[in-house]
Amino acid sequence: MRDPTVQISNLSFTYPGIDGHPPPGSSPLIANFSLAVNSGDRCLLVGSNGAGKTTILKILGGKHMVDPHMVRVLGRSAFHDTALTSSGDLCYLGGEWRRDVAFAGFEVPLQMDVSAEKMIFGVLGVDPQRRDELIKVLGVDLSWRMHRASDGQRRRVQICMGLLKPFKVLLLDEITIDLDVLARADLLKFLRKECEDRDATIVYATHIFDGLENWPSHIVYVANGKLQLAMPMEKVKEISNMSLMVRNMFLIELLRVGLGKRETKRGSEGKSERQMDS
Ligand SMILES: Nc1ncnc2c1ncn2[C@@H]1O[C@H](COP(=O)(O)OP(=O)(O)OP(=O)(O)O)[C@@H](O)[C@H]1O
Repeated sequence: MRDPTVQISNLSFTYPGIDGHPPPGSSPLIANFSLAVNSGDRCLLVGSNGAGKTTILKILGGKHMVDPHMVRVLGRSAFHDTALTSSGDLCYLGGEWRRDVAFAGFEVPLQMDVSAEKMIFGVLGVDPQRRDELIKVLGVDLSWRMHRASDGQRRRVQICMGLLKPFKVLLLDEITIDLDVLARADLLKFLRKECEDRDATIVYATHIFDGLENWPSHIVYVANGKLQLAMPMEKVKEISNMSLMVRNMFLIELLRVGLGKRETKRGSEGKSERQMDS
């Protein structure tokens, strides 16, 4: 049996206060969280606003420091082993969309008049064939001038740049929000193929379930920083073992809970540790 590509073991996390330490007496935002994700998995991370999805993805992406034993990505600690992200093996795509900082990660200032071509071709060590495919999949027009591109056009360029190196683990934090329906569908198709062809792993946090009916291989539901459910889609189908309509209703209900229910701290007594068995 292969080792999981993403292994979270009994993770607890509290955001530090202004002195760099967790505020005294504060209870952890993420608590006793365990999860294993394997290569080839397309994992949909769902939960209501403030549930902890972004925090978890950022921890996985090495943006918050945690005990290296709590979180391993490809057997390594993303925070401590920066080569994991610089090599492109681990890719985090997310972040609030802000015109001025959107490309800060690539160290390309947007104040100047720069073209999509310059942005994309500025990423070095890239397979030209993959680059061409991504430009096509994302419908990027290389002549776009980034300082006057729309939010969706900028997102397309940002995603294109992020995916130029063939990732092994991709963390997507609702990155498709600015994309139109067709661009999103094409991107999801491409990402699915990446998992199937290259055994890559994707963890995708989203509130938009349109077009995702057959996309994920697993569903992970988080509430109040605790893992409530981690289940392969196959199992969801088995459990329902019903007509397609009833199964869809079951899924809708599952997702509705993930989306709409705003749990109180007191009401979040779900299981705290889960393993995604496939
Ligand atoms: N830098 C921070 N410092 C302190 N608390 C934070 C910080 N960032 C987020 N939080 C808190 O952590 C909790 C979880 O936030 P997080 O962004 O992980 O949720 P989420 O599930 O991604 O929500 P959404 O669906 O709204 O994006 C929230 O209560 C939020 O206020």
